[in-house]
Amino acid sequence: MSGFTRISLEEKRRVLGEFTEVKAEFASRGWFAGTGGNLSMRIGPYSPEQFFFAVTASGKDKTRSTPEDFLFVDQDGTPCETTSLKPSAETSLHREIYRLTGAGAIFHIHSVFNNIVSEWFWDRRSVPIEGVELIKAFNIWDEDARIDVPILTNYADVPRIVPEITERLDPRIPGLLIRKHGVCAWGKDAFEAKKHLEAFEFLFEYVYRWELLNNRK
Ligand SMILES: CSC[C@@H](O)[C@@H](O)C(=O)COP(=O)(O)O
Ligand SMILES: [Zn+2]
Repeated sequence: MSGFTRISLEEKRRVLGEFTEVKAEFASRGWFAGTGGNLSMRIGPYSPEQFFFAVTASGKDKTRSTPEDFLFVDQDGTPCETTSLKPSAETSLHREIYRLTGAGAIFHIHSVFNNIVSEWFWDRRSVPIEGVELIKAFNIWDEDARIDVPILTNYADVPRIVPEITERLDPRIPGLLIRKHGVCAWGKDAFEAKKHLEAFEFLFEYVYRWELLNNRK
C-alpha cells in the first residue's frame, strides 16, 4: 500500500460522479466492447515524482459504474488503500502520461476506426490529419493545421510500451494510438479529456472514410 494518508469521501464521490457520466456516454458509443478500455482521474497535488489517481479496476465491465469499479493508486501504481481490486492492466501507460504531462484525466478506449487507422499508417508510425476543423479541439488554431498522431507498438507486456510513450509523446497532441489496440487521450480535467477523445475518434473516422473515398488504400 502507498504511503498516502487518506482519500476523502468527497474525492471518492467526485470520481464516481465523473466516471459515471463518462462511462455512460462512452458506453452508448460502443467504446467499451468486451471490457476493453480504462479511465483514470488524477487527484490532489501534483509533481512528476509524486501524484495520485483513481483508475478503473482491471477486467470490469466499463459500461457499469459503482464505487467497486475503481481504486486509487500512486505514481508507482501502488494502491493507496487496502483493496481486493486490481488496477487496470494498462495503469503503467496512465502513470507515464501523468508523469510527462501533469494531465488531470486520461481515457483509453478501443474502436474499430482507431484500430484500422493505426494499422493503415503503421509504416509511418503516425496518423497524419490536415486542415480538419476539429483539430481546434486540441487548441491548435492554425488554418491549415496538420497533426501527426503517434502510433506505438502494442506489446503484450504492457510496461514495454512505456518507453515509446516517453519517446513519442508530443506535448501539442493530447493523445496516442496503440497499434490495433486503441487510443489514450488526456486533458486537464475529465471534461477536456472527453472532448479530446471525441475529437480524436471523429478525426480517425474522417481519415478512414477519406482514404476509402479516395481509393488510397
Ligand atoms: C479484454 S481486452 C482489453 C484489455 O486487454 C485492455 O486492452 C483494456 O483496455 C482493458 O484492460 P483493463 O485491465 O480492464 O483496464
Ligand atoms: Zn486497451
